Amino acid sequence: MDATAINDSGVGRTAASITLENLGKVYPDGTVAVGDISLEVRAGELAVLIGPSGCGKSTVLRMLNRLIDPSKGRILIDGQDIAAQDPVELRRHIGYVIQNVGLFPHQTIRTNVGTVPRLLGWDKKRTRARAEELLELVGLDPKRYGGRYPHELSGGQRQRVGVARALAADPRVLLMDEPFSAVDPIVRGRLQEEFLRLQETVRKTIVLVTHDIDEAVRLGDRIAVLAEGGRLLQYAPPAELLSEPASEAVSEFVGSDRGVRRLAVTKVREIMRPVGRIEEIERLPTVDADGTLYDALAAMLTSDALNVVAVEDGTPVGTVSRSSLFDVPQQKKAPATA
Ligand SMILES: Nc1ncnc2c1ncn2[C@@H]1O[C@H](COP(=O)(O)OP(=O)(O)OP(=O)(O)O)[C@@H](O)[C@H]1O
Repeated sequence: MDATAINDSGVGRTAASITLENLGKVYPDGTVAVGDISLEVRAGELAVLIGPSGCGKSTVLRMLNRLIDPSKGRILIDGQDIAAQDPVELRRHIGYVIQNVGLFPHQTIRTNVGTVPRLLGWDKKRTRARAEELLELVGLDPKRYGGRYPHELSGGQRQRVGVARALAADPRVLLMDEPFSAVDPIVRGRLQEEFLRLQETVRKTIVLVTHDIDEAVRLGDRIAVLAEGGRLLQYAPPAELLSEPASEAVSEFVGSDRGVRRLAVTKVREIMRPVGRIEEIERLPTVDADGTLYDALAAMLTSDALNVVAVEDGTPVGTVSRSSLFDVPQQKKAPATA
């Protein structure tokens, strides 16, 4: 995936800033989905919307492409109020990636990716060339996959086609609603990595909705934490959110989830300390150094120990204390260059 692969119509030069000004949405039945949100997403940045189910994340996203209109406030894209723009025209310049992708089942992958360019009236040759370029950009060989149908691809591959389709017409903005949630955790991790690399290349302005704090921390330049009633609790870069949560509510939301997730995804060897700090290691329970922190905790709980010895081929290579299982490391992330 190199930059020369994206020479059609200047991908990467068209990111737009997004401004929400006192944005609110009350549905006709009186449900306050979004309270009063003001925030700015700088051009080329990825902003994550996160919060519990029903806190208004998807409603914000749907207001951004005018699938629904706000009850109050404004949305500006590159300083222009989108309320004054034709919704259909607007949507053609906003990529939209949703859970389960929503590919057209009876169209080939190549045709799916070319959907928006076709709508924009590009000729056949240019549309096809663009579709192939995009498939390559997301790591799918167009010769191998271009002629297939969606059901002939894996879930992860379909997800990449969804991203390719959303990027095909070089949108100013990319909206992503739980884009990686339909695939298993290992594929999700790989897609997230690939997506970060892709974003380095195309530098779109992206608003991504997720309920997964690990995903938010991994992908976001900034994270907006929402609460019930569409209230914005904090909008900050990941490291700041983790180290300086603005309120108890944010701290709970970010902290509890992180702590638990970390146990399942972190290997013992990543946090173990050198052997030697603890006496009588032969009396302590052991765990494989490549096991997870969950395994370590289970070993400690079973033998009522405060420490566990990590072993590799039967040889002690480190120790882990029960309290260190719950130390949440601060995640640092390089600041985005717009
Ligand atoms: N058309 C509608 N009419 C009435 N209420 C609605 C409508 N659409 C959504 N809501 C309500 O608005 C609130 C916000 O919904 P929204 O889908 O934006 O939340 P969300 O944060 O994306 O949730 P989830 O994480 O579960 O997808 C919820 O209480 C929901 O029930």
